[in-house]
Amino acid sequence: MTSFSLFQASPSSLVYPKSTSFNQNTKSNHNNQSLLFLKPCNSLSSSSSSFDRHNLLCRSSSSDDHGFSAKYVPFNADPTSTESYSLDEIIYRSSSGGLLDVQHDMDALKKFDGEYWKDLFKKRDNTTTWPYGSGVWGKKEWVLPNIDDDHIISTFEGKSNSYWAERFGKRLLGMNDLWVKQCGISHTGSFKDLGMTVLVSQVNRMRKLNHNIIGVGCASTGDTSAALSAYCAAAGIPSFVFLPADRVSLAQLVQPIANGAFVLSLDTDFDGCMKLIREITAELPIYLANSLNSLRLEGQKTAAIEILQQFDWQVPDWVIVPGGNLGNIYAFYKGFRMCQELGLVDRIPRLVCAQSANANPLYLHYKSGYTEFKPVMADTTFASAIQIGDPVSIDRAVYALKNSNGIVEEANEEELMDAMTLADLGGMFTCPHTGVALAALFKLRNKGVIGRSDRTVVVSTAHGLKFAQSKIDYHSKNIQHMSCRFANPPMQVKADFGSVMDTLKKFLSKDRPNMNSY
Ligand SMILES: Cc1ncc(COP(=O)(O)O)c(C=O)c1O
Ligand SMILES: N[C@@H](CCOP(=O)(O)O)C(=O)O
Repeated sequence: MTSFSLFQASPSSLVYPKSTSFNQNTKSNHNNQSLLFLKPCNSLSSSSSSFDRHNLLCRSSSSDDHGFSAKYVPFNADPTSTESYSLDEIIYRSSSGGLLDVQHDMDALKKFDGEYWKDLFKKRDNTTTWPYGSGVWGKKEWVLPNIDDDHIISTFEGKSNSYWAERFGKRLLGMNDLWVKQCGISHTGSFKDLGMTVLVSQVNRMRKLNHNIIGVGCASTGDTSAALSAYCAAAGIPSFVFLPADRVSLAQLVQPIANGAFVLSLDTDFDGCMKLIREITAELPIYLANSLNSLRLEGQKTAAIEILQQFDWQVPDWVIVPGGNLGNIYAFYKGFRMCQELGLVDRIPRLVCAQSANANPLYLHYKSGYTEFKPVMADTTFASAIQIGDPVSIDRAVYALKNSNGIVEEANEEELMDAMTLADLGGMFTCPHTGVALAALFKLRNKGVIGRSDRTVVVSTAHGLKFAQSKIDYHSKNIQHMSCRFANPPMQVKADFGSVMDTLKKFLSKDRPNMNSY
């Protein structure tokens, strides 16, 4: 981080006036109430037959009319527990110090059948009505049912493509049903936008309710900080970002700087930053934005719902997610399970959490049969955003894996960089974390765990452009102890016709290790 020094603004200069001009996807578009909520016909026990799909545009009502609600409860609590907290409270831990979870009133949601929800989500897919065109807020009743639309801070995030990796899958893995969910093709270039819209919207609401919140803070390996600072800047809320010095990419570092966050570059690793932000947020009225805060996962879970929607509600066999702080693997589990509970699908996929071998506490825990969890000191990895040794959501991850018949796999540096490069050579532009997930897929295919016709979704978590330096290093064969066997370095050629012709003829006459060979 030392090579990039910029003047840093003081926190007081970070509050911007709220934007007043909106495009067509705006909050001013309130007259079109049709997509707010759709009443079932006659009774609340709507069956698909009693639901008039032709009349979607004529009827509406609000979430509150239906008694939808959500609250914090202790994560995986004993069924007899009555402990719960309002989402308007500032609380990150249960009374016993455990994790929290957002619990929805499932009985209220169940008054509407699976077909009803499918229709509603589909109807909202292409709307410009604020905020329902967002992939997250299109599922508002399942996310934050009681927030005012006017309090929502959204970039119309979500709805990322599920890319059919046809050539990559067929040629390299013998698979014909391999998909990459492109969560990194997003406002700030990672899946964190999905959770951050929820968290920052709730903070916006709480500030309007006069809670004493002077800003929002996070520890980050580079993606949470980018999302937090962007959504806070959009809302006019100060953001505070703790980054491990020299451990995030330049592209990630510049994101919160550009968005006006107060950036602290700390001489420690992510786990050290996480410890500090927890201590600081306990002392100062700065709201904690890491996934320890279960609000974030409510947004992130919508990626799972989207996957099902994109397959016309056919359930994939496998979903592979790279894991670091381990909130996301649980968010996927939660999204899938909610779809099952509410009758949209009849089963959930098996989950795979993929870790870098240099930062693999969950993998070791899995290998030990989930006996006592031991944090590790995470080593440097090209998958720098998951260089995490003491994940805050370890309990959530174990729960998700146990309840989805899940697996944990790991990938070393060469495996993850080769996998990332091969995916790129097949037309993608993946980040190293997606490389970890793809390398896990290679291993599970080789072991015969994942079958050739299993429908498999690899979750791509960040945009490859954030990690361009790792690709440059690889293609320049500039990485110690790595053969970089799929490198495709540019040729230096004299700028005259003869030299260019000679070079091309030579290239065309030999077996060449470029993408067409793989
Ligand atoms: C690009 C990227 N991929 C994967 C992850 C892992 O997500 P989680 O921390 O929720 O396990 C992170 C952050 O940790 C990330 O930034
Ligand atoms: N990769 C993350 C690490 C922190 O994860 P979080 O989901 O708990 O915020 C990052 O980009 O900071």
